[in-house]
Amino acid sequence: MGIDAGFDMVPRLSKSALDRFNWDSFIRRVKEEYKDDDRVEIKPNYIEFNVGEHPLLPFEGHKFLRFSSKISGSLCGDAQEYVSTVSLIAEVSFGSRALCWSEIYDQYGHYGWKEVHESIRTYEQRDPQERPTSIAQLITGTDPIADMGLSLYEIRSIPGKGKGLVARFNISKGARIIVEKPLFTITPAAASIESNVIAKVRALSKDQQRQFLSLHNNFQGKSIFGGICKTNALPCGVDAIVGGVYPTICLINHCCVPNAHHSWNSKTNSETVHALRYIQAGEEIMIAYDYDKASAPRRANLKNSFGFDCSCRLCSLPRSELQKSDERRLRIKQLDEAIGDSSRVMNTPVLADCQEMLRLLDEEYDGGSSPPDARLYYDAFQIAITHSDQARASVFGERMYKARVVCEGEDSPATVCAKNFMQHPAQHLNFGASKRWRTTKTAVPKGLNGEQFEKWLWRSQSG
Ligand SMILES: C[S@@+](CC[C@H](N)C(=O)[O-])C[C@H]1O[C@@H](n2cnc3c(N)ncnc32)[C@H](O)[C@@H]1O
Repeated sequence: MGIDAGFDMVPRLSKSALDRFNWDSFIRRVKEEYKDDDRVEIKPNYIEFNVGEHPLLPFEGHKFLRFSSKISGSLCGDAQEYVSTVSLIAEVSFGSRALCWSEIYDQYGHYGWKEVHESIRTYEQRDPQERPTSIAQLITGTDPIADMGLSLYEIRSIPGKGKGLVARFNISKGARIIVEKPLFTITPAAASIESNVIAKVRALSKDQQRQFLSLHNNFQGKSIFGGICKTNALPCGVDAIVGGVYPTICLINHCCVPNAHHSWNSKTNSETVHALRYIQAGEEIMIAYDYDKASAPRRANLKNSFGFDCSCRLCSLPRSELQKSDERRLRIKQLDEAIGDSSRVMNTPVLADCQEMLRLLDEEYDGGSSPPDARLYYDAFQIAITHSDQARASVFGERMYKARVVCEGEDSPATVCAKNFMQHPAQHLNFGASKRWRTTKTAVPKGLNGEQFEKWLWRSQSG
């Protein structure tokens, strides 16, 4: 208990040059104010005030939501003085955007404590350097390319691969690159009978027929229409039998470490493609036709199902490097199977397997591992909620939701479902199957640094 006071940044700062400039000026003023005060410590990524609850100011302003401390009680010392001075400097620097509040006057911060603590944990590690997607975005933080609805790609000829899609602008992680309805959908069994495909094509407009016939065919022979389907159809959802044929999405080439992800949105009956990481203007946009196998079975499947020998940057690595990737993918597969074993979830639940798998995915997919990350966070969520641990389940739910937003967008049914689990973990069917780790949703610990928080989250100490 005690009285809290401080200020929130509302709305939070963006990564734009203007916001960065203002935040850097604010940090300089704070440093100047406390340059002779040994209770104010300059750490590599933030300023720490060794008073009250040790409030922090990060050097990356877009991460910041709140500066506050308890200002009453025996342990607070003169925290109030520090909180008021820093809040005043913030008001001078940012005007009403720095929203000052004090519980003494029945005023409360704008943000919830959970998101505040989540933001504080990100201070520990600097973000990787991301280049802005345009000059305007650098200056204003908004994205005029997206706002004006300009196409993010162009169709170009790619050496050794036929046509492909290339980024016209820098594309940020999570951006929706394209959304498209299928020309038609068909099962592989139906597509193997030429007359079935011809009937589907006849039902299209003349323009659409031209689009279909201009698609690549890697299976030359008598069944031209079926060959085009086999070369191009993408499954309408994970494990779906039905595939869709698209005029533009079917021009996207494959890479075993893709920079984009395609997914079927069953609500809008369309296929979307999102950037899995920052994509530089001029870079080819590539998805994975086949995801997680080791190189030999993966290449065999690409040859058999799509009719080509993959020449992506992973498959072109020297043998020894490729072997490391194979070992990682094999271990990922083993862990995936172990994590999915329901008797193990009940009797010997081990979140450490999930944590190891996350680390391997990150190494293997170059930071573009959102689709498997989302599935893995769902596994971790299920382990936690099966044992009634609502606190950890809500954090895993939040991470699953964020990974889904990156690879499928806010409007995907899977993202909406993830958001619901994040907000209401106890609504999951498995909730309460065991009471072994019982916690409430509000038991997410506060005030831990990034490393301490991860240890708590993955139960690294208690096993
Ligand atoms: C769905 S189409 C992609 C668009 C195609 N490049 C075109 O010109 O229409 C699939 C075909 O593109 C080529 N392709 C895609 N990814 C490739 C890769 N990584 N290496 C070599 N060829 C690739 C293969 O011929 C494959 O059968």
